[in-house]
Amino acid sequence: MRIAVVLFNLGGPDNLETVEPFLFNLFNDKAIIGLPQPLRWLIAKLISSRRSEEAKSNYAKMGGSSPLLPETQFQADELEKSLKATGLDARCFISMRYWKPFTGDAVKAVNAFNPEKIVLLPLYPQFSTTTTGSSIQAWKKAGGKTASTICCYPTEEGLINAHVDKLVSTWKDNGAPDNLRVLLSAHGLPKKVVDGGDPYQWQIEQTCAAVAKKLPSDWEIEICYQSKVGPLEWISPSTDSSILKAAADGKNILVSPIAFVSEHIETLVELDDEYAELAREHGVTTYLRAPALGIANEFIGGLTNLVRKAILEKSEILSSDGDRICPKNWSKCPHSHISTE
Ligand SMILES: C=CC1=C(C)c2cc3[nH]c(cc4nc(cc5[nH]c(cc1n2)c(C)c5CCC(=O)O)C(CCC(=O)O)=C4C)c(C)c3C=C
Ligand SMILES: [Fe+2]
Ligand SMILES: [Fe+2]
Repeated sequence: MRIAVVLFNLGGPDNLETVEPFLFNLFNDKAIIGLPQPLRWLIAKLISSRRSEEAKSNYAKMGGSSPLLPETQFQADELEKSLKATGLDARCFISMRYWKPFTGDAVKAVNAFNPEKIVLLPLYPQFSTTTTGSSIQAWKKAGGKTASTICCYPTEEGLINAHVDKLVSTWKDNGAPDNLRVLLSAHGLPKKVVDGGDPYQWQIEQTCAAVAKKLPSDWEIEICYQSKVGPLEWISPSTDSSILKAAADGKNILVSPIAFVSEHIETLVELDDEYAELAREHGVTTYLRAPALGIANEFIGGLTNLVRKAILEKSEILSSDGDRICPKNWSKCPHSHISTE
């Protein structure tokens, strides 16, 4: 059976000229800014133009482009190899939400491959309407064929083990400092998105609890949220406030990206430059950062198991733990409300 696995990710600009149109696509998404058109278009034009200079200088620090596509391509290649090793005739495709290759490009490439089964696999372990939900909608809108959709895998064993491995090896490789506080840092969300039934924060907490259970018991562990944009209230605590608190408490810091599975602007610039400097300025002796999962064996193994499960399952939308993993009150779960519109 020919299988197409479509990896969903956010996408990022491929040169400095494409920073502004990339930002425009992001802010013109109804899942990000819920205003009707043409108001959303106007606001997106305004914010992308206002934000582009600062964003450009951050992308310039990474050599002028986002590493998200090459990083995602490595993951696609490894996953394809791993699926083939289990005897599956599988091909991996990349579908980016806000830059190339766009969802429409992925739909065309998948149609040309003419698979008997399609699996949609978000490279976001925790479901949010702003990320996976938006990508699923874009797939449908671009005419993508019916598929088995993996909504989320916040406690998938390979994912958790890969995080634990990255954290422990980063700590050991840097002299195993004591008096440690681990900051598990996730991308934030406006509070009103979570209050509206988005299960993202609940699932982040599930991931962090599963990781924490496998870490040395004397490590202090805290969840925090980074990358706030705009004037709305976002979920808290913010990563910068957690760094300041750790500094005031005289702690060494080990920070780990917990919602991103590859390196990009928010790990390489925000965690490695901005927050490292903040920690230094406030007297933190040791500030360490665990790498994103990338092509870690355990992680790719976890994705392989998820795809295999999705091929066997009959239900359209599934998570790593069956067809319902969130408490009922998370009304925006895709597996309880298949249409997230
Ligand atoms: C878990 C993943 C992500 C969530 C949830 C998410 C929500 C979200 N993001 C913005 C605004 C921006 N995000 C930007 C970059 C960006 N975001 C994610 C992931 C999530 N976003 C990734 C992987 C990236 C990196 C892309 C790259 O090129 O490396 C940006 C652009 C960068 C910047 O200007 O700071 C913006 C803007 C909102 C508003 C939001 C929820 C409502
Ligand atoms: Fe984002
Ligand atoms: Fe759910």
